[in-house]
Amino acid sequence: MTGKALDVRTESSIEVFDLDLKSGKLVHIKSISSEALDSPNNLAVDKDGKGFLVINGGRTKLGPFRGGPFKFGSSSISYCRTETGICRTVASQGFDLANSIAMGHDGLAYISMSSTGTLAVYKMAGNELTQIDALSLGSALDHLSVDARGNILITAFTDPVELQEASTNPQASVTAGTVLMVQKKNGPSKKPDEEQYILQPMIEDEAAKLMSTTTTAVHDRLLAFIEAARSTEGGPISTKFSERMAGNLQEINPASTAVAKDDLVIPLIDFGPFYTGTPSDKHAVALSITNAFKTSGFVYLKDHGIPPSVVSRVFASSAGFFRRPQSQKDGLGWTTPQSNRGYVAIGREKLATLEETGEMDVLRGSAPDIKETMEIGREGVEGLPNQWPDHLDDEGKDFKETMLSFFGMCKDLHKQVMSAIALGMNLPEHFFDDFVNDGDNNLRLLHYPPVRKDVFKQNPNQVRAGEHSDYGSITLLFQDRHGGLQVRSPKGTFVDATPIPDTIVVNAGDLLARWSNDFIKSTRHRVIEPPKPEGEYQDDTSDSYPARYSIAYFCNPNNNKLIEALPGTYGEEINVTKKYADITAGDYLVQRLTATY
Ligand SMILES: O=C(O)CCC(=O)C(=O)O
Ligand SMILES: [Fe+2]
Repeated sequence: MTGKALDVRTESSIEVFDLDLKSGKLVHIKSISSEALDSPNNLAVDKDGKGFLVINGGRTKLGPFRGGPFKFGSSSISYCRTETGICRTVASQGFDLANSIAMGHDGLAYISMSSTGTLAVYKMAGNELTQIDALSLGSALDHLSVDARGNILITAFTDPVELQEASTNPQASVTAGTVLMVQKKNGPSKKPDEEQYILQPMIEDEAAKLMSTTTTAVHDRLLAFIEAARSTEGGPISTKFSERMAGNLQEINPASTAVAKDDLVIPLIDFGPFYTGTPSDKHAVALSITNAFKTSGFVYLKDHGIPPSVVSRVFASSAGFFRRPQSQKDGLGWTTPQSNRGYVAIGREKLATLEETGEMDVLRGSAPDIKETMEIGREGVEGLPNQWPDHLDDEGKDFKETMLSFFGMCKDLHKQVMSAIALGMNLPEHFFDDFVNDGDNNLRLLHYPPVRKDVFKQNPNQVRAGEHSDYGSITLLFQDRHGGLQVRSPKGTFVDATPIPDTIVVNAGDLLARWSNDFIKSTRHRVIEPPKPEGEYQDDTSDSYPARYSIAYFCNPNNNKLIEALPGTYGEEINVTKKYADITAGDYLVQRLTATY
């Protein structure tokens, strides 16, 4: 700012400034005044950056009715060109207290009407601005902003009486604010009779605790927060809301903390509301999961829909399988990475990180993973049969049945979690459905046999399962009560991911990280001996650690699907480039598995 009073006519001028990036100052360029400007109150700049649409406030900003209740004033819209300074009225009918205008990425103008709660959509055609759509949102609407994906954010007030009071006596009253997001549905799948817009409440604050009289909200999609600004007596206040908080601020908080150490935070998320809650509950769950995936890459899920009795049965069946004579298990042996099915004896697989895979043989010799596993793939794939023990005995038949049914339940849960991720990444809820419907997943039963404690003492590199990241989209991990799983923190330390009854640990895999252009993190983890139970000494007398069982369900996109960076994770708008070449899910996984065995 120049600091000098400008010679402008406040009632009907637009001041054009240039932001000088070097000095960080606004430099006044010119003043535009025109008959077509009448108490302008909000504007939106054109795509070419040189023209703009202005809402004319109809003189409510000045004179005796200034600041009064919203009874006066009709509005019109003008269009001005900055180069010429020429403005003309482009629409003058149908604006019921037009309050804010924003230019969408689709080139359409969005206008909020505060009195009727309408979001109107306009198109510039020739010299006229024509209304092409109107959405009735039901609340008094304030400012609009457009986020990087083209979604429209609207601050709104749900209680008109409160709002009226707040406008006449702002110091003494509060009025609950909300932030709504309007997403446009596009793409070829759009049916003509379908609603074209999706409305999602982003933040609700019915008690008016956090967002009283909030008037402006901007969405930083990249950093996943919404910034809301309000004006109060002491001046403007701006608050950042984590997207995690979106939804209903007071009533539901789907996340609590399961692990927090060395900057590693893993939330415990109640997935129930995703199935049964309101759209806003669902959205809140989606954002909690996606936020966790963007930071630690891990969550614990409770109320995930797979009954505890089913999980117990699968654990029992798994233990029964591993009790079989070695010769029986060897007869069902794992053969190739392409198949990735069958029994893997102790020492065969050595989990390792991407960088280490070249030295696999050296690693395997020094400290093989102390575990045996049974790998079960999608049933019924030609040429790739599962290695069932059903020909051996009844227990073998039961094992097959139990595992097949469990496989299906996990497949469904995969789809649900991917829907949550889609919502959380601002994609249509069913975006991933066609990517995961085949169920090219892998159910891995793990058995870590009892180990003498001195094995770990003598070899500091000894682990039950080496440090690694998972390969696919997500992993659903069921743990028994013996701990040992550790997740790598941003500080490089390993933090215990202690078992929590009736929860699943869900973590993102390398392919999902790649798919999300690394917005989602695939975090390394490992399994070591169980941690010392706090305050318990009885175990200390034993010279070995007890067996541990776990079940990992590795979810993958369909083998034949091409994995290319997800919409919204790259592009000029967010100034991020695509980091990885496209690859089919199947090729990626075989490549990774080949390096491991
Ligand atoms: O057994 C566990 O808890 C983890 C196993 C694991 O991370 C894996 O097999 O990828
Ligand atoms: Fe893993």
